[in-house]
Amino acid sequence: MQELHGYYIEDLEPGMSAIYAKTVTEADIVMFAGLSGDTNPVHLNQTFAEGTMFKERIAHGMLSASFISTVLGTRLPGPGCIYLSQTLNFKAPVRIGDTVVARVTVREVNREKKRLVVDTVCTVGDTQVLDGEAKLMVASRAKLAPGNETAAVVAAE
Ligand SMILES: C/C=C/C(=O)SCCNC(=O)CCNC(=O)[C@H](O)C(C)(C)COP(=O)(O)OP(=O)(O)OC[C@H]1O[C@@H](n2cnc3c(N)ncnc32)[C@H](O)[C@@H]1OP(=O)(O)O
Repeated sequence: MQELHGYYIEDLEPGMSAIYAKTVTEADIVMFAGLSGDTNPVHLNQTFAEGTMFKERIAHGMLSASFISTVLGTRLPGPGCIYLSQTLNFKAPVRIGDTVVARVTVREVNREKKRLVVDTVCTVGDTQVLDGEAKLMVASRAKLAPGNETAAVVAAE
């Protein structure tokens, strides 16, 4: 891995894995509501939330999903990768104070097409709260001009 660049497609193998862990605070939920505009009362209104099946406020599903993007964009494959698609199943709620562990595991590497398929899972303790699959475009070292390794994002297709 280069200092400013994530893994190149040639460096990736099935089974490689990376995580990001974050304890979700009330402030995170309020800030996410503000930046996304999603003010659903299941996230923000305690009285409303007490009347739901969850009995308390829960985090936005997309907040947990954003931790997957964190792993992808900063760790595996890392800086410079391009998100192509993501499936998401929200399987259990994330509550204020829960520590979400987002894990990305490489499933398929297509070096010719510079495509990567990864399994994406978020857990709280032993409970899977989210799972899915992501596809990414990852730069090839072979396509880089000499001396341009750190600046290149993904060589033109
Ligand atoms: C607009 C944005 C709003 C938000 O962001 S809200 C926050 C994000 N969402 C959540 O936090 C919801 C988390 N999910 C859950 O808590 C659970 O999910 C539910 C309580 C909603 C349902 O769970 P269960 O009681 O197991 O569901 P069942 O009705 O008994 O299951 C019926 C079938 O549906 C499958 N299933 C349930 N949830 C999901 C899912 N999220 N994705 C895919 N499949 C699901 C099960 O497995 C089962 O299937 P089979 O009958 O074949 O066994």
